[in-house]
Amino acid sequence: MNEIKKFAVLVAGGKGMRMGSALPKQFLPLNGKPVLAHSVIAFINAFADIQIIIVLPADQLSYAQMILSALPDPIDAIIVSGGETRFHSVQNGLKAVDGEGIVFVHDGARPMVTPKLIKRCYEQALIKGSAIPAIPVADSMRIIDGEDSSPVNRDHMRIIQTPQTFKTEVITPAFQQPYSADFTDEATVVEAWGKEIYLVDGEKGNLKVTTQEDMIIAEALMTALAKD
Ligand SMILES: Nc1ccn([C@@H]2O[C@H](COP(=O)(O)OP(=O)(O)OP(=O)(O)O)[C@@H](O)[C@H]2O)c(=O)n1
Ligand SMILES: C[C@](O)(CO)[C@H](O)COP(=O)(O)O
Repeated sequence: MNEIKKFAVLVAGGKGMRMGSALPKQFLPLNGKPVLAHSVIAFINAFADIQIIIVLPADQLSYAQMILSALPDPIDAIIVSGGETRFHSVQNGLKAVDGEGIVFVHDGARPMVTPKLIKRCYEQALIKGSAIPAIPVADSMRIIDGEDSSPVNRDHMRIIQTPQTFKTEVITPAFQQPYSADFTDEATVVEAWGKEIYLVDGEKGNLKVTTQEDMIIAEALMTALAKD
């Protein structure tokens, strides 16, 4: 029997300014369901016993009902208010983590996450303490310095995704640090706390919906994958 507790902190407390829609992107319909509902379903499909913690904008907590009613079955989710930045939203979500186990922190704006990736992150985090999904870079890269630019070796670069996955003993103390503008994700917070982080293979399809163009790509990908 697997008794390790699992917690998914789905951060959806942002305003979605780059999407430019009146309704924040995490609530927009994507293939018939709100963007955020797709992630919740992926985590439940990965682990039936997972505790879902949903972080929403403080003034939009009532939208939780919209998300929960889009799920195939009722679940006992914990709903938490977001903060000023993604870091503060994660911090609020972590306060709802009750006990020791494995914590996934996932962007509510990454609806294409798969149970396969979630399980891969889980298995590695159990062994190494963390699993940060990363994918290789397919394009040439240059570093910009004012008007100048110079090439960088893309073999040394990775694109970082979520769910960033940790043992509670690794992530909980790290998020008690004061906020720094250098914290772009959980990996940077844990490293600033002095702990090593470990990458794991991500998935190219696990895109972050940031602009309207991303919504079109996500919709097309989901439709194509559903046909297979
Ligand atoms: N204060 C914040 C800011 C962001 N997020 C969440 O963090 C994820 C990644 O952030 P991003 O894509 O930048 O979302 P927004 O901040 O909403 O977008 P924008 O920067 O365009 O306003 C999203 O699921 C977003 O809802 C959050 O929970 N709390
Ligand atoms: C956490 C993240 O998705 C990893 O790529 C990314 O850093 C979020 O960036 P954003 O500017 O807050 O969307």
